[in-house]
Amino acid sequence: MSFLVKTSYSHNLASTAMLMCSSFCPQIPNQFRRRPISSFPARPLFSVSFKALSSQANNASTKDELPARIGFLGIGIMGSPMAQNLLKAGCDVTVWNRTKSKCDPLISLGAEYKSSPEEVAASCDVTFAMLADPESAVDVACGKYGVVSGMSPGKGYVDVSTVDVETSKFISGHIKTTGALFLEAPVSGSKKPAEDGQLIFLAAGDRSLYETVSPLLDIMGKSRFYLGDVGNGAAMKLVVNMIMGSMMASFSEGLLLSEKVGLDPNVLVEVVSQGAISAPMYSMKGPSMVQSRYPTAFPLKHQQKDLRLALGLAESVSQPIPIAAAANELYKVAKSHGLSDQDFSAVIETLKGKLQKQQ
Ligand SMILES: NC(=O)C1=CN([C@@H]2O[C@H](COP(=O)(O)OP(=O)(O)OC[C@H]3O[C@@H](n4cnc5c(N)ncnc54)[C@H](OP(=O)(O)O)[C@@H]3O)[C@@H](O)[C@H]2O)C=CC1
Ligand SMILES: O=CCCC(=O)O
Repeated sequence: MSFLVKTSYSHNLASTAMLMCSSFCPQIPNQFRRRPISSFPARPLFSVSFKALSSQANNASTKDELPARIGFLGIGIMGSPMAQNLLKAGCDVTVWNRTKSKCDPLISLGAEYKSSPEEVAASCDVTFAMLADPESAVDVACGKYGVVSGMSPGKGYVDVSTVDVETSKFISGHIKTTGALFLEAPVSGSKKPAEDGQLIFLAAGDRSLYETVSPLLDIMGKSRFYLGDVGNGAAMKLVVNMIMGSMMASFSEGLLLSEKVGLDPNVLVEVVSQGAISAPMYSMKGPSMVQSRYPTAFPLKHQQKDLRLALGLAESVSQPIPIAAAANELYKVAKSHGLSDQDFSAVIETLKGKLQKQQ
C-alpha cells in the first residue's frame, strides 16, 4: 500500500483524499514536489513510447520530478476528461474556462479555480490548454489577462488544441519571450479515449518540457510522439484529421448508396468491419449514423476547421488534396444547415437532400 505525500500549496480535502487513494493508480510517482522545470535533470528521450513502457520508465525516473501544480485551460468535450484524469491520478490541478460553470464538476473533484488564464499560468508550473481553434488559442495565450502575462522562466505551456502551424509558432514565440518553455501536443483520439486516458499525443517544441510533462501525457494518453520543431505536431495532426474527414464523407456516401440500392446499411457496416478497410471509426459511428443519430464526440465545426487548416497547409507546399477539398465543401454545407455542434458524422445529412438551410 503506498500513500502520496502532498507537498504543494493547495490543501483541498477532496484532492488529499484522492492522493491517499493513489495506491490504485500505479502510474503515479510517490511524491509531488514543487520544482522549477529548468532544474529538472535531462533524461533520455524516446520518440515513441507506449503506456506500459512509459509507466515503467516513469517509476524509474520521475518519482520526484512531476511539476507540482498543473494548470488546465479550456474545459470542453476534451479538456474536461483530460483534466479529470489528472485529478484522478492525484495531480494538483488549477482550471479556467471561458464559461465558468463547466469547471464546476472538476472543482468538486478537487480542482482549484482561477478567474483568468494569466492567474492560472502564474500559479502553476505547467499549464495545458485545450481550446477550440486558432483564434481562441491565440486569445487565451496572448490576449489580455492571457497566459503570456503569467509566464516566467521555469514554467511551461503545453497547447494541446488543434491549430495550424503558423498559430502554434506565433504562440510559441510569445511564450518564449517570457523565458518559459513551449510544447505543442495536439491529440489524436476523441471523447471516449480522452475519458479512458487513451489519447495519442503529437508533441513538438521544447524537448526538456516534453520530458518533464511526459508522465502527465502518460496519464492522459496511451502513446506519444516527439516530432521535433514547433509546427510538426500541428502539421501531423492536420494530416491525420484531413484523412479522417475524407474517410467519414466517403463512408457516408457508401451508407446511403447501399440503402438506395436495397441493401441493409447495417450489414455494410459489418462487412466493412471485417475487411482491409475496417476502422474503429466505422464500427463506432456506423450504427448510429444508420439511425440518423449523431451524439457529439467530435463536433462537426471542428472537423471542418481542421479540413480548412489542412487545405492551408497543403497550399503552403503546393500539394494537391482534391478529395479533402471536396470533403471540406460537404462539412461547410453541413455547418450552414445548423449541424456545427452535432458529431462530425452528421455530415451524412448533407447527402440526403432533405436539409433546410438555417436562416
Ligand atoms: N472532440 C474531439 O473528439 C477532439 C477535439 N480535438 C480538438 O481539441 C480542441 C477542443 O475540442 P473540444 O473539446 O471537442 O471542443 P469544445 O467545443 O467542447 O471546447 C472548446 C473549448 O474552447 C473554449 N473556447 C472557445 N472559444 C473560446 C474563446 N474565444 N476564448 C476562450 N475559450 C474559448 C470553450 O470554452 P466555452 O466552454 O466557454 O465555450 C471550450 O472550453 C479543438 O481544437 C478540437 O479540434 C482534438 C481531438 C479530438
Ligand atoms: O480531432 C479529433 C480527432 C478525433 C479522433 O481521433 O477520433
